[in-house]
Amino acid sequence: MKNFVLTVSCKSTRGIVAAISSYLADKGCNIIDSSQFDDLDTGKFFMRVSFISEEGLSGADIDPGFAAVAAPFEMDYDFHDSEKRMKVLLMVSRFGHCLNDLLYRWKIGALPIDIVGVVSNHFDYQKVVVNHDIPFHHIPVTKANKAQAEAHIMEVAEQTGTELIVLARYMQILSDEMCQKMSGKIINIHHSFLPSFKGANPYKQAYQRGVKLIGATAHYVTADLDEGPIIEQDTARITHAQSPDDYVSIGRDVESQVLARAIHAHIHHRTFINGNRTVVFPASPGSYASERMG
Ligand SMILES: Nc1nc2c(c(=O)[nH]1)N[C@@H](CN(C=O)c1ccc(C(=O)N[C@@H](CCC(=O)O)C(=O)O)cc1)CN2
Repeated sequence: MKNFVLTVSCKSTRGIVAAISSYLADKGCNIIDSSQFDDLDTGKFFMRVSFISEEGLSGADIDPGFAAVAAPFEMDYDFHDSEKRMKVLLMVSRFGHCLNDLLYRWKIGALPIDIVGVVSNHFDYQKVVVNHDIPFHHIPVTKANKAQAEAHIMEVAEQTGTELIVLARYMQILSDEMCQKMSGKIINIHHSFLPSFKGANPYKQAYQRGVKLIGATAHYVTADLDEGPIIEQDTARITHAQSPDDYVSIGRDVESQVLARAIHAHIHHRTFINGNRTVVFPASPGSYASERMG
């Protein structure tokens, strides 16, 4: 039986859950997991429903009739086939720990995505990418060629049908145009516990501040540098005796875990951008299972 996910957002009002659950039941679908959130500050409602069709219906059978349910509530909604892998373009500069971690998770099936390519402004990771039979695109960036380089990146994204771009320690600021065009479809890992220490060299900033915790933040990318809606964060303890280089070493695992959790949430349609915040629903049972143990 096929598994689908329905994502809904709309103005909060009475009867939404009843309308959705009745429609799915009438279509012979069984709800196996459901999450909802009512933002009392904004009056917005968010819902994620995971369901199976007990009559073997396809998305094409289920989706069209829902329009009549959605219209009175002015719902923004999407039906997602849980088996369909999201096309993801990874981007990296000189620090490859997040890239390597993502490649490993993808290889053992823990991150069920279709990696359509890796873009880098350096050659450091060309071999490891090619060894995974993934296309590698070297797109060097200078102050003089930023616009052309970004046009090349967007060309790769369009030609591959990219649905999500992941900045896995890609250290170039993206243009407002690209952020707008790919709004909600670019995730960055920032190596600090935002909003502390935005921009370049956050570990150096943290050292100079004398912090006792360092952290990592995965967020959607917007034109406002490192201010996009936060998806996932975590921290690690450090001491007075450690240096910024120690922070880099300690931070690697935190950054990799935080980014992987954020991508897992996004590809399973558990994230909803809510102004400058992100609603992140819990994982459905079984969604962390690896297709094969590495
Ligand atoms: N439009 C956005 N672009 C990027 C964001 C973002 O939130 N909005 N996040 C950054 C990632 N980042 C920190 O996590 C970051 C990367 C790079 C820089 C920076 O100053 N880069 C310089 C060039 C540095 C170099 O060549 O080594 C620059 O682009 O001029 C700051 C923060 C990714 N992009």
